[in-house]
Amino acid sequence: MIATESLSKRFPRVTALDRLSLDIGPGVTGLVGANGAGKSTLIKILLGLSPATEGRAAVLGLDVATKGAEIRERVGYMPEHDCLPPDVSATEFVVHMARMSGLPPTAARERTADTLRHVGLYEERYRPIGGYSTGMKQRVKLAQALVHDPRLVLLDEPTNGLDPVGRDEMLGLIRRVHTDFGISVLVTSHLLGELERTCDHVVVIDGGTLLRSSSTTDFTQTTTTLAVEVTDSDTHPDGTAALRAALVAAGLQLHERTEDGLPGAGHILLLEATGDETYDIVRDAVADLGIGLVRMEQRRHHIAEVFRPEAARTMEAQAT
Ligand SMILES: Nc1ncnc2c1ncn2[C@@H]1O[C@H](COP(=O)(O)OP(=O)(O)OP(=O)(O)O)[C@@H](O)[C@H]1O
Repeated sequence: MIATESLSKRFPRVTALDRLSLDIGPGVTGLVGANGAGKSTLIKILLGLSPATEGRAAVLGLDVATKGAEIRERVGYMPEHDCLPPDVSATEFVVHMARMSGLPPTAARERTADTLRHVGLYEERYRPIGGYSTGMKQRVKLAQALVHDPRLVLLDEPTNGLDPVGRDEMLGLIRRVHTDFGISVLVTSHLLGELERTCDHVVVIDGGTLLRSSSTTDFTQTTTTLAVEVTDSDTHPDGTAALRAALVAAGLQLHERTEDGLPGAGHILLLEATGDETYDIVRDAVADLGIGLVRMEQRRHHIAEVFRPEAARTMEAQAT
């Protein structure tokens, strides 16, 4: 779908992309990086809207340097920033965008109705966009990217400005763009967790260079670390401490560090599983203490681990 070869973009004071080579296939691909990592710059080059300083890129086999118009006919684009006209309705705007993409008037109206329904805009689609919530505006931006039935959509930070529920809804919609219509998706975000849940493949960039590109399952393979959370009881007012002592006595290797459990609950113990018997030891220890087992799960790697520690910290800070 997308291939870049040693792609660079240098501005007078900053190198936004630095010899980036990528090969992105069909499906839902996440492009993740902190603010300023070069995500929007890459998208603009892929659409043929901004020339690269060096290197090459092709989208759907079309060279971005010479075939920008053909690429934009076949690719939908959802820009990051608010760019919607406030005085027209979603229907008027999306019909206009469909006409600009070359659809005849009747087809443009039909596709607009279908697409707005798909993104979850119903009666409100006849009201001026100026009165919409951020979530509704994001849906209009997504609809205009889909209305001409592209083969690929490039979505720049589609969950920006949304609350957690709005984010989940938008991520669900993005997943369905692929499952329901077979349209491939490149979606950018600075929130790692979002892409872990939504994408088949994740590309991580930092300072305009590629840190890693692999399938989400490769990123999030299970580890040998077990996370165990228990309740307290009258006999054991600190259930976590009691379990730690029991597991150490049973010869298990526990991490010094604990994690916070559910609000109001205790901490989560982390320990190294050496085999299936580790699970039995934990189960028996919990039963002997007479406390409740809230969870026992194998930990997975997180995409954040591929970042340098300081980059990961910046991203975590941006995420909160
Ligand atoms: N037109 C421009 N002129 C000069 N510098 C630019 C220009 N556009 C982007 N940059 C710089 O290039 C770098 C990459 O910017 P880019 O917008 O691609 O990052 P991003 O990963 O999309 O982050 P964000 O989510 O904040 O937009 C940044 O340092 C930015 O300041």
